[in-house]
Amino acid sequence: MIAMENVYKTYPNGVTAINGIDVTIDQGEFVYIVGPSGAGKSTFIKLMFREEVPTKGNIVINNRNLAKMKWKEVPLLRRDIGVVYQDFKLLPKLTVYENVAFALEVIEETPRNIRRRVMQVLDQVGLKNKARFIPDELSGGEQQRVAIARAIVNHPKLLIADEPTGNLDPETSWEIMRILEEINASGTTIIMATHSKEIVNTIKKRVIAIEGGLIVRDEHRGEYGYEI
Ligand SMILES: Nc1ncnc2c1ncn2[C@@H]1O[C@H](COP(=O)(O)OP(=O)(O)OP(=O)(O)O)[C@@H](O)[C@H]1O
Repeated sequence: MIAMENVYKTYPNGVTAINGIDVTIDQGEFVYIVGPSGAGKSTFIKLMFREEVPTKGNIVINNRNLAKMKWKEVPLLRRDIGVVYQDFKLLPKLTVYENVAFALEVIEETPRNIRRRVMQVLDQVGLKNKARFIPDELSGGEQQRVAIARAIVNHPKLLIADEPTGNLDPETSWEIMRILEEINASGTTIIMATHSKEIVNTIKKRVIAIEGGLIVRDEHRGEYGYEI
């Protein structure tokens, strides 16, 4: 469960990106975060994996209060959270296999378990036959599938996606959505910031709209609600 209570975020330059947010998200939900450019969506998302620290308020994720967390506790929090970005952020010199295995190597899994689990997630995203490729040899959609495999390899309870289809063509975007829906069906909470009206209005989920750092709409099976 995720609970935000009276959360504010003001950046060092004085810009207040989050302006008093209260929200709860239950385990297993699929939530779209929508809103105009500069509304605070990325900041909202970054607060959830302690990429940013709130200026005020509490953020409790799986019984840990992120507002009070020490820096040395952050790696443990992040083991439970997978993150996927618009620009994939794969390590360019490592193979697909190595990019995904990396997350398990840092938590000192046995080589046998690493191999089994990496091949399992690559199979899940349909890329078992490209394990030895490097990111440059893959299409955008394939790179995003590697990034998703990397994000879920640790069995996180929460998967955060910041515009995961932003760099992809429509057909590839639907493929990515099918994979995210499958991951959600196995119990993982998904929080996805998006500018895709098509996706939000077709694959109906909870929609939280943010404007000016505030939640202005929160609907189950909601609509995108903006023209672009
Ligand atoms: N690191 C930062 N330092 C200072 N200001 C920032 C920083 N990151 C974001 N902002 C500002 O905070 C506000 C919210 O930005 P944010 O990136 O959260 O919006 P967004 O809704 O994700 O926008 P977009 O849809 O364009 O990605 C904007 O005014 C932005 O300029």
